[in-house]
Amino acid sequence: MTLQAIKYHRGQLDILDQLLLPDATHYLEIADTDAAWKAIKKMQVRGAPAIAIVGCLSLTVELNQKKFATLQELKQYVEEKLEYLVSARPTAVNMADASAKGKQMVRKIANAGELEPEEAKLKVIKEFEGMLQKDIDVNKNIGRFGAEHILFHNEEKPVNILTHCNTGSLATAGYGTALGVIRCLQEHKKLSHVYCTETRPYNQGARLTAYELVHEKMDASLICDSTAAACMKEHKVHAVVVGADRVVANGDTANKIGTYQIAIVAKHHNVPFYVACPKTTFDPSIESGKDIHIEVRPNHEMKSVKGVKIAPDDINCWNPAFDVTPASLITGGIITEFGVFKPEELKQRISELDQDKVDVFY
Ligand SMILES: CSC[C@H]1O[C@H](OP(=O)(O)O)[C@H](O)[C@@H]1O
Repeated sequence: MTLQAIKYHRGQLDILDQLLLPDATHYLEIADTDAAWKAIKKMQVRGAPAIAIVGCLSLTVELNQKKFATLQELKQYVEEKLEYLVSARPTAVNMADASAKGKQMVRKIANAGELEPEEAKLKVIKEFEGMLQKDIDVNKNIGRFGAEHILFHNEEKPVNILTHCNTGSLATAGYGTALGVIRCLQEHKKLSHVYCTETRPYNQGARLTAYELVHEKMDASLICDSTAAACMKEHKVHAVVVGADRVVANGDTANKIGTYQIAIVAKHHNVPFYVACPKTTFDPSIESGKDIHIEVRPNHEMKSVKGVKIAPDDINCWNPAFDVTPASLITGGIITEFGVFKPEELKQRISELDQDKVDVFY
């Protein structure tokens, strides 16, 4: 059984408190959107898709307990709460994407005027609940397309993969994006070894990815972020696969800090560099990576690890949570649930998708 970041049934939402991993497994009840906002801000739950899912499900918990006199009252409440949830963390686009689609959905229901408020509320709740299974289905397609592409372009099998940060079951509703590609390779006995970076300063790789890999008995080595170059020099790395927080129109990609330098090293060593993400991480409204808002996290998150000080109090820090990898360094391609695309073709290929088949909401 893979690890579950999110546990939900109607009226009840619990998240695995990822700040306590790997030492303790503790589920935290999320009773409303305020609790979700705080948990997302503190990174008790993190990962672009998981943030959107927890945000929206926290709203369903709230809606489940409320009565609305009119459809317009329901619409206004949903719109306001979705906008509030987007403000928790700025770089990952998935919550903003879910907010835009959720507002479109509730407006359509309210403007149709065909349902009583309670019926409309239930319809909205069900739409948000659909995100859980949809995310898992999407991730399995990402895994399959990514694994196929990597194997097609590699004579040698099984393959060694390097990954950064955490993009697995702890960053999504399950299976994962980049880690979903790794899971798919493992399922088909085509994975030899995983190198996962510790991913300072929050240590998603050491605390979360290593935890997932050990949990599923995959052959893996944890490396320091500073070891990525030596790893590609000294060991055969067939591909680098990372996640994404926001892919923009020209294919530039914001992802966990440290991704950019790994992409540079991969280019130097002729190792194909892949980004794996769902369509909901694509933001065509931003032309290039220079316009992506990069979240800067508090200094104290750099200066201590689980309460143990590793730097003097008075040292200044610069602690961006993400960096931007230019499309030119994404040499393997962008792996989506619809296939693997060159960064420069992504916008066009996504726009060509039969929108009837791509759910309006999720
Ligand atoms: C599928 S998770 C995508 C993305 O989110 C992570 O950031 P954070 O841990 O700060 O939420 C990381 O950048 C992953 O690649």
